Order: sequence, then structure tokens, then C-alpha cells
Amino acid sequence: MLLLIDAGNTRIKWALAEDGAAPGTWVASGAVTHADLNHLPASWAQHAVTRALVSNVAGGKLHDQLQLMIPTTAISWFASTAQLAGMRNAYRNPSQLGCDRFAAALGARALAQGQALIVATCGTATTIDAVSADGVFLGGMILPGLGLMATSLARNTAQLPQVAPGATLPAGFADNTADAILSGCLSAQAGAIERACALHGASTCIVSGGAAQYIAPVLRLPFDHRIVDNIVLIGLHSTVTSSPLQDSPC
Ligand SMILES: Nc1ncnc2c1ncn2[C@@H]1O[C@H](COP(=O)(O)OP(=O)(O)O)[C@@H](O)[C@H]1O
Ligand SMILES: CC(C)(COP(=O)(O)O)[C@@H](O)C(=O)NCCC(=O)O
Ligand SMILES: [K+]
Repeated sequence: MLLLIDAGNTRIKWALAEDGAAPGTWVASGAVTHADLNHLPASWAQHAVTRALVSNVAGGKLHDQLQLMIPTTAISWFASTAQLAGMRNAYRNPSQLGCDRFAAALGARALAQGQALIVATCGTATTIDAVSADGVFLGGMILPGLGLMATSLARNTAQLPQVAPGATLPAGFADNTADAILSGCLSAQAGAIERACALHGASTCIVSGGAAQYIAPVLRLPFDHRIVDNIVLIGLHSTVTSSPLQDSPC
């Protein structure tokens, strides 16, 4: 059994896949916040994990904690490289690219092969990346995620409250503070994605991450877009089915 892990700055997402299963076909999956990290071993205990593939962008301490918790010594730490699984990475320094972004791009490409695509991963940060139809990761944008954007207003002003991300976006211009914050933050997120799609001449857009459920519904795009849960895990899984696991530090 293969254990896939996407360790982000807010939550650790994981999935278990039988050997040879198609990308995204999982026996079990889940997510915990960093505070609940200790719950992970119990979730994996009844499965015979023989190897693990981990994307970690949340630092060395989490790396060490995960290494102790993962119930196999056959752990591969996923890293961004110049080329993988038919995709070329045009980042100036390929290893500087967040390995979750590289995995998300591979996952999006596996789902939308041959299309000029944008993959937006809406987590702690929102990352919006472009992949060409012929498989080049062109680069992207990084902005504060929806939660972080809203929290930065509450923390750095005297009069603005902390708003809950789940509230409905008001139509038109807001007539109260909470709705105005929500409208501004959601418009910034959606606007950046729309701008990236226009800049790239994209024909498809995949939206993923914990805040995708709030951002995707307000997107206005002239073509199909869809929410895909756990695009990073799908991308990690796709590398196992198309090429051997890599084993280099992230
Ligand atoms: N149950 C949840 N726990 C934490 N964050 C959530 C949850 N549901 C939605 N979110 C939103 O999603 C973001 C975290 O999404 P996620 O994709 O897990 O981020 P990361 O990959 O950076 O850890 C938070 O910033 C928050 O806005
Ligand atoms: C941009 C990120 C912080 C996103 O992290 P996340 O929101 O998924 O927790 C992460 O991909 C990262 O640390 N990237 C390194 C810099 C780069 O991609 O250029
Ligand atoms: K992200």
C-alpha cells in the first residue's frame, strides 16, 4: 500500500492507494491541521503501508515529525526538478518551486493532457500556475490565501473584524464591513485566477485546496473550470504510475 502525503502550511492531507491503482483512486484519505498531527498514525494503523511519497512545504520540523510517524522506512520526499513525467519545469531555479505546486501541475496535466491549463491551489497561500499544452510548467503567481488575506486585515487594523470565509458573497458593492471584506478578498482571489487564465490563453482551469469551495463559485471564466479535491495528491500519485519514485529532499 502506498501512502501519499501533501503537507501544507495549514493542513496535512493524505491518501492510501493500492499498488497499481489509477491516480486519485484511494482506499482511504483524510486531512488534519498541524495541531492534530498526532492523530495521523491511528488513521494509518490498520493499513499495510509499504512505501510513502511526501510533498512537504511546511518546514524541517514537520519533515522530522512525519518521518517518525510514517509506518515505513521507504519514504520518498518529493522535490521539484527540471523535468518529470513528461513535464518540463521552466522555473529559473527548478528546485526553488514549491514541490506542492510542481505536484499540482503534474496532477492537472494528468487530468487535462494537451490543454493550456491554469491550476489554482487555494490553501494558506493561493498559487496560480500555468502549464502549456505541450507540457511546460511556465511559472505562476503566489498570493496570500483567502483566510490569510482576511486575517491580515483583522490583525493589522483597529476597526476591521475577523470574517468567516464561508459567508455568501453579496451581489454588487457591499453595504457593511463584513461583506465588504469578504467581497474584497474573494474578488482579489478570483480576479487573480481570471487574470492568469486570460494571460495564458487557458482553455481549462482546475481549482483545488481548502478554500476552493469559496473561490470557485465566484469565478467568471469564458470556459470550463472545475474543483478537484487534492490535486497535489493526484499529482504525486501520477508520478508513481508513470515513472519510478524519486528520492531527493524537498
Ligand atoms: N477544515 C478546515 N481546516 C483548515 N482550513 C480550512 C478548512 N476548510 C477550509 N479551510 C481553508 O483552506 C485553507 C487551508 O487549505 P489547505 O489546502 O489545506 O492549505 P495548505 O495546503 O496550505 O495546508 C485555510 O487557509 C482556510 O482558508
Ligand atoms: C507558495 C507555498 C507557500 C504554498 O504553500 P501552501 O499554501 O500550499 O501551504 C509553497 O508552495 C512554497 O513554499 N513555495 C516555495 C516558493 C515557490 O514556489 O516559488
Ligand atoms: K497553495
